[in-house]
Amino acid sequence: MTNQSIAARRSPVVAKATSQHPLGLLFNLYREDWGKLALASLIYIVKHSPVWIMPLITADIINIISSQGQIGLGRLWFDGFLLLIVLLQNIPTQYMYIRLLSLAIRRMESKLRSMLAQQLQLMSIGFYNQRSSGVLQAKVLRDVEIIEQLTRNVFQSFPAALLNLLAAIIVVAFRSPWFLVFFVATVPLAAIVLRTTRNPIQSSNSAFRHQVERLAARLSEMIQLIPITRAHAAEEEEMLKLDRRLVQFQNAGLRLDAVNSLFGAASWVSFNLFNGLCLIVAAWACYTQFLPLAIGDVVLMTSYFSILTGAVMELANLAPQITKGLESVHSVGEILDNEDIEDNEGKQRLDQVAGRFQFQHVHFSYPDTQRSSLYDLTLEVQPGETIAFVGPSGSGKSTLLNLVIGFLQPTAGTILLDGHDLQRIDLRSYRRHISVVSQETLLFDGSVRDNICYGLNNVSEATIEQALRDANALEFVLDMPDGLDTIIGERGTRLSGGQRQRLAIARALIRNPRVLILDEATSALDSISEGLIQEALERLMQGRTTFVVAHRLSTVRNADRIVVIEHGQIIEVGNHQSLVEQHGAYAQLQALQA
Ligand SMILES: Nc1ncnc2c1ncn2[C@@H]1O[C@H](COP(=O)(O)OP(=O)(O)OP(=O)(O)O)[C@@H](O)[C@H]1O
Repeated sequence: MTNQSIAARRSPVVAKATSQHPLGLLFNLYREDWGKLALASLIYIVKHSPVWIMPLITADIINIISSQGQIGLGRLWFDGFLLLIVLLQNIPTQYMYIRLLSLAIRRMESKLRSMLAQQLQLMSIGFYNQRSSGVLQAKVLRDVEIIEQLTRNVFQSFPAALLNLLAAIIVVAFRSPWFLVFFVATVPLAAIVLRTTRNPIQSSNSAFRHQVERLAARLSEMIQLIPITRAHAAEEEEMLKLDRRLVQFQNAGLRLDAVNSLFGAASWVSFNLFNGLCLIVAAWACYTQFLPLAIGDVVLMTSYFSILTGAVMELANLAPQITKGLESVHSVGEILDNEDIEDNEGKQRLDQVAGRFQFQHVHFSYPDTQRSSLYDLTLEVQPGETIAFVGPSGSGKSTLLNLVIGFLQPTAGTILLDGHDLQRIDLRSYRRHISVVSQETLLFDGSVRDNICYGLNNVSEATIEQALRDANALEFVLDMPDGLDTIIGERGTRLSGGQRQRLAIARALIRNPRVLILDEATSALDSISEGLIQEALERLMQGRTTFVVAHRLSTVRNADRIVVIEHGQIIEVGNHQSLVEQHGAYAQLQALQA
């Protein structure tokens, strides 16, 4: 797939912002705010003027003192007044400068995070299977923050350094052009320092960023595993794993700090040696009158030379920060430029779904695996039919459900929905007609009402209550302190497993789906809870095409057809009675559970 076609499918913001080069992405991010940034730079020139005007005033005052009365005191009062104006203007200009810069930078920050979130919504489910949420969070939070810092540093240091450089060169060119030789010689020196340190700085930044992501992944896994860790008293092992990761993180940080400090020291010593040399030469030239220099001019020359070397050093010091910032731009580019997105744009939208499925010689293999997880699967499912998939662990049942939802695409063969190839339709329009009730019910930190009406607008009170009633959930919801408005805590932690599943059933019911996916919906519950859920599910399944995966055969007994899968292939199809009479694989599974 070409980059162009992917960019075309993305939203205009993402499509315009992504670029092959990180600088292109940065440029696009500030597209709307270049005016603010330019104005901020102009204001900066005024704000920063004391730095290069003060040496002029100081030199003038020294020359007034050493002129032995030739220059009148009026000039001293004038210098004092100038100093006052030059310093006071810094208060309003500093405020305006920071305000303009902040407006542009904060807007870029929000825009970039929103673009990343938008792109994450488009990524395929396969993308998420390969990445930890911790890594993605690190990109959206840490990397965007580093890009923000990069801009701040560049816009604070760059105009200052450039301005100082120009002011120093112009003043020295007028006062004592000979000294320009010194000034020009600092450029190759800066180039040598930058060149020798560029590669180590780049590679240690990249290594450090990868360590940050790996640490974020480890931390998010550790936090998710805490209930299991505690139940198995495995805290020590978990801490050992984290400590190992922390040692790697620390080593990468130490390497980065070492490279940065070597670079800083090398540039500081080189430029200060140059400063000293300039002072000695200026003093010698004045002492011997080799050049017509007054004492004030020696002070001026050396002040300007240190301003100049300071500016060159500032520019050189920006290099590691730019490298770090560009590494983060590259990191977010890994999401923005990722081609593994779900491809819906321009495809046929479905307004109605009857729920007829035809699996035609469907094969599926996961990326980077040799073995097929599903092999030459052919099956026809009628609207309203309930199909149960049973089979040993790893036989391919969940893979099949993921193909039905459109999370995965067959590697060969076709799945037709009401005669349309699933690969050619806009999956978002199809999924409006699906509900999924899975073993792990996903609830979020909000009210019961918010969780049930997720993705729907303007649902009436009566509809919500009916859905809860049909899901056998109304009674316990009304018993909660705020009824439908009770906040159920992150991931529904304040509810029992059975209650969570009944809310998930209510959520499915309210959507009135044509296609229902039930994945192990009744496992791990006591018999009363299971009975309530089974009853709710039967109501839910009525008149809808339903795909059920369950290890407990009791829950699939009532299915219209049971499909037995082994090693990714269909080996038996029939209803419960006929399969038991066949004395095949299903009958054996049945006997094992009896
Ligand atoms: N993300 C993945 N990457 C590679 N292989 C996978 C992936 N997910 C599943 N598999 C493999 O595909 C095969 C089918 O897995 P699947 O999860 O569909 O089985 P299942 O019948 O649902 O198993 P269970 O009943 O244990 O949930 C297995 O061999 C499994 O190892």
